Amino acid sequence: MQVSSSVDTGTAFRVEKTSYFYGPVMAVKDVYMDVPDRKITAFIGPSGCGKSTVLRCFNRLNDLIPGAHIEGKITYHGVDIYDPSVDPIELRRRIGMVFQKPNPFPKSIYENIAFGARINGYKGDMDTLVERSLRSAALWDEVKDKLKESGLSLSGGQQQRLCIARAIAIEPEVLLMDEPCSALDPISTLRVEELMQELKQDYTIIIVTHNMQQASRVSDMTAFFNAQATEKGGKMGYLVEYAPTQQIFNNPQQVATQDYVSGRFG
Ligand SMILES: Nc1ncnc2c1ncn2[C@@H]1O[C@H](COP(=O)(O)OP(=O)(O)OP(=O)(O)O)[C@@H](O)[C@H]1O
Repeated sequence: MQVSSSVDTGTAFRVEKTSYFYGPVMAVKDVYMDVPDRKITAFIGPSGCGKSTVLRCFNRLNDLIPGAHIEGKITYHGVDIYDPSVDPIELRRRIGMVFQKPNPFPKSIYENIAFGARINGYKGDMDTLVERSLRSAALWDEVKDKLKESGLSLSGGQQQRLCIARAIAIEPEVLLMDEPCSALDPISTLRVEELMQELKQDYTIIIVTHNMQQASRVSDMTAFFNAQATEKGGKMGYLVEYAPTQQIFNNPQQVATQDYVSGRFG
């Protein structure tokens, strides 16, 4: 994928008039947004408003769902990521993902990092990569003496940091995080939030979260999505307001945003 030099490097993704359909059902309508490079962007909103759907559009993970399709345009540093010339597997290598439930491989801590890197053709020194990735994910000190133990032997919070280390080991440019702390206790959540603050120096991060305090603590930009009832009795998501996080929480321009962030609905 070529990166156009004429594009403002401050923008990682540009989303234009993008809608997403599961079969004939439009799940999200007409999203426009510019996601900044090396910042944290949070997606908030009530259940079913399409936050995860939009998130998965950024690395084309939705491509794997039969009958689903996208309309509109998403560019990454000026390149249309849905252009036929873009290889979705290479795109997903550059745009990594961390899921809600920590999902380490049933392999050793070491292999959790080394496995994906090897598959992606990493030729450097594996011990160095494993250590560097675990350090970046703020896990090294806790696991350095038991790298041969199973990744599944770690606590939930450690497992999630292992998954972040695994994602980082492939040297992506972007980390998509779909409710990465919802299965974690408050202390592990804070560790992951601190980690995100460190990682944003090197990575563009987009996080879906149900936790508004988390969005206000960690993110630079916040997108508030909502859903409206459709004539057929379903729901259709849309982007209500997208602005710097301070503004969304302290001075939102839309009544619905104000109601949501003040806990009046959702
Ligand atoms: N694989 C799928 N097949 C069909 N419909 C889907 C699929 N995934 C999501 N949907 C529908 O798309 C809509 C948006 O779902 P999505 O998971 O993106 O919302 P969300 O805001 O992330 O919700 P939550 O906060 O509950 O995770 C919902 O109506 C959901 O039922």
